[in-house]
Order: sequence, then C-alpha cells, then structure tokens
Amino acid sequence: MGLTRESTGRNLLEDQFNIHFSNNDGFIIALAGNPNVGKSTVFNALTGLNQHTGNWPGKTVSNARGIYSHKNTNFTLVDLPGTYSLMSNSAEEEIARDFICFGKPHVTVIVADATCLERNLNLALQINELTDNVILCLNLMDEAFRKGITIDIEALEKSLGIPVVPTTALKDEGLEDLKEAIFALCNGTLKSTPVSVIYTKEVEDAICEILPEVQMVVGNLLNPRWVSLKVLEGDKKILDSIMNFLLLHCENYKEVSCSG
Ligand SMILES: Nc1nc2c(ncn2[C@@H]2O[C@H](COP(=O)(O)OP(=O)(O)OP(=O)(O)O)[C@@H](O)[C@H]2O)c(=O)[nH]1
Ligand SMILES: [Mg+2]
Repeated sequence: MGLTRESTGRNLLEDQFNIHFSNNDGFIIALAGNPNVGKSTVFNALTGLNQHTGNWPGKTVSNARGIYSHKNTNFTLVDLPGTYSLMSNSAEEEIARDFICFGKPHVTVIVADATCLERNLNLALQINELTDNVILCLNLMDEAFRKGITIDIEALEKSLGIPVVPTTALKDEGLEDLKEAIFALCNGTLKSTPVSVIYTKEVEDAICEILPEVQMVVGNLLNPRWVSLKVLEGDKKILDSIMNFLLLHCENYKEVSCSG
C-alpha cells in the first residue's frame, strides 16, 4: 500500500527537511547565496527582524523566517545559511540545499556579492537548473563601485534569463526594487526564464535517454531535467534526499517504480 496524502505532505517536510509552513505565510521567498554576501542584512531590512550579521562567513546556521508586506500582500522570507553549491558539504549547507530543492519556495532570491560575481554565479547557475522563479540580488554594489567594478545589469539579465536587482543592503539601497521584483514575479507581471546550461553532447544525449523515465517518477514534484542531471552525477547524498522527498510526497511512487 502506498503512502497516503495525510501521512505525507507538509508535516513530514518539517520532520525530514526542517521546512515549516503555516496558512498565513503568503508567498514563500528563499534568500540563498554564498556565505557573507549580505543575505541576513537583506532579511533584516525587509522584515525588521534582527538576524545575526557580521563580517565573517557561516553566521546563519539555520533557516530563520520573517514576514513582510508589500502592496497588501504577505511574504515569508526565509534566511538560509550560506552555501557555495547545492552539493552540500556541511549541515548548514544541507539545510540551505534542502530548502531550495524541496521547500518549493515561490521565489528564490540569490544574493550575490557584486565584487566577486564569477564565484557567486556557480550557485546561481545551479539554482537556475532547479527552478524557474529566480531573482539575482546583486548586493554590495557600494563595494563594487569603490573597487571600480561596473556591471552591465541588462547584459547579465539577458545571459542568465532572470531579473537582476542591484542593491546595497547595508544602506537600504535597492530594496524597494527588490520587493517590487519579488511581488511582480509572484503575481506573474514579471517573468523569469533561467537560461539552461548546455552540456557536452554526451551529457545531453544521456539526459535525453533517461528523461522520460525520470519524468514518470518525479511527475511535477521536481524538475525532471535537474533530477536527471543528479542521477548522471551520481551524488549519493542528493540522490538519497530526492528519494526521501519523493517517498514522502508521492503516494503512487512505489507503484510507479515497481511497474517501471
Ligand atoms: N559594504 C556593504 N556591506 C554589506 C552590505 N550588505 C551586507 N554587508 C555587510 O556584509 C557582512 C555580511 O553580511 P550578512 O548579512 O551577515 O551576510 P550573510 O550572507 O547573511 O552571511 P552568512 O549568514 O554567514 O552566510 C556584514 O558585515 C554586513 O554588514 C552592502 O550592501 N554593502
Ligand atoms: Mg546570514
């Protein structure tokens, strides 16, 4: 007998993945990004709360949440621990990864350090593979300016396929634009169409080969191309989490996997 909807759902997400929801949360917005890029500073400015900030990486160790309103709409902002990659190496990174991968936020805001964009884009590209609703918050613009770094925002938006909002969170600059972009993405007046990374022919052929079967197993619970990539990579930790998530969510999972 498969798992029932009642025995699965959100309460199990809480147990397994430390992901909590309530009915009054409104839209769920995840704040993801490398360590020390200003996620908690953005979080504090938007929610009026006081998450720990400081100039060293690894300050945020669990996913804190707070609510803010914009244009009569509620948003629950989830401040995640910093992570360089979705291939987690520590408990904190795992918390961030699980929320981004399995928490199904309505929007994921990737906070990036404008002074070292290249390093930050690794995570951005990984998140782009996972979900469509992404915004890049290009923070520390004051530092970039001070160092003589200029960034062509339009060109960056075009090459990533996602909205890019420059901010200096410490001085409260750009945060109204960020709230507006989140609002617009949630109500469908702004679109985000992340550009996929195209891999070598061998990898793309392998994805094509397994995609239909993966699609059958994951349905619309997870992005099938992303799961196919994880299968090909063979990252055991994330494959275990994917299996766990599917088992918790899909009452038909066992039947599908047995008949497939
Ligand atoms: N100059 C400048 N400093 C900033 C800006 N935003 C944040 N900071 C500073 O950058 C440091 C790190 O900020 P946090 O908000 O703690 O960064 P975080 O991404 O939450 O860090 P972790 O939780 O460790 O991943 C703090 O000293 C902030 O005051 C900004 O726009 N400009
Ligand atoms: Mg933090």
